[in-house]
Amino acid sequence: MSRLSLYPQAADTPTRTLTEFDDIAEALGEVGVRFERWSATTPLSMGAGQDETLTAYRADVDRLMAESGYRSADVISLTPDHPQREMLRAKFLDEHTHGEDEIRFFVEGSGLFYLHIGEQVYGVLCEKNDLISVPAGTPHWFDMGPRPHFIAIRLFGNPDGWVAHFTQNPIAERFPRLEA
Ligand SMILES: CSCCC(=O)/C(O)=C/O
Ligand SMILES: [Fe+2]
Ligand code: NI
Repeated sequence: MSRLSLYPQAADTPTRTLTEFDDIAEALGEVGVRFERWSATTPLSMGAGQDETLTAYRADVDRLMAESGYRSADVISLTPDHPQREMLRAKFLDEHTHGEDEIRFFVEGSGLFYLHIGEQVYGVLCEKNDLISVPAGTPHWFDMGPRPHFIAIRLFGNPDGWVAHFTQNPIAERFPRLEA
């Protein structure tokens, strides 16, 4: 189940946790974060890669591109035994920003975003069917857990694809991580 936990930036214990989709979407919408429930019903093989996933979700990708103006899409697909899972987890766990909105559509599995907005930290557990768009310039990090399982479609306007600006703020170290 998708979940939003709200933390004061100085604390690692949430003051509020929301599990109803409408409540999550409303709370995130108030700070400019788009959170939608799409329909990821096309069966994919375990660890499906870019071609299989983009072919299966072509219509959704085309719709997203048309509305966002973004020009490219890729797929991040992690299985619990992925040989580079530790390196990839560490990379996304450092607080960073992007120069463009971060649009992600989870078509399998789950992962935990933390968004650092003003004095608050929003922990968003995204599940299959969830679409999230984090506004450009928003400091955030992402935890895939020690045994990741997710497939997410990523959209980019930047021709270089994923470009991150690390903030050097160690804030992420204080927040709960996925254990499994
Ligand atoms: C679910 S995609 C996670 C990796 C990524 O692209 C990113 O920018 C995390 O912040
Ligand atoms: Fe990011
Ligand atoms: Ni699965």
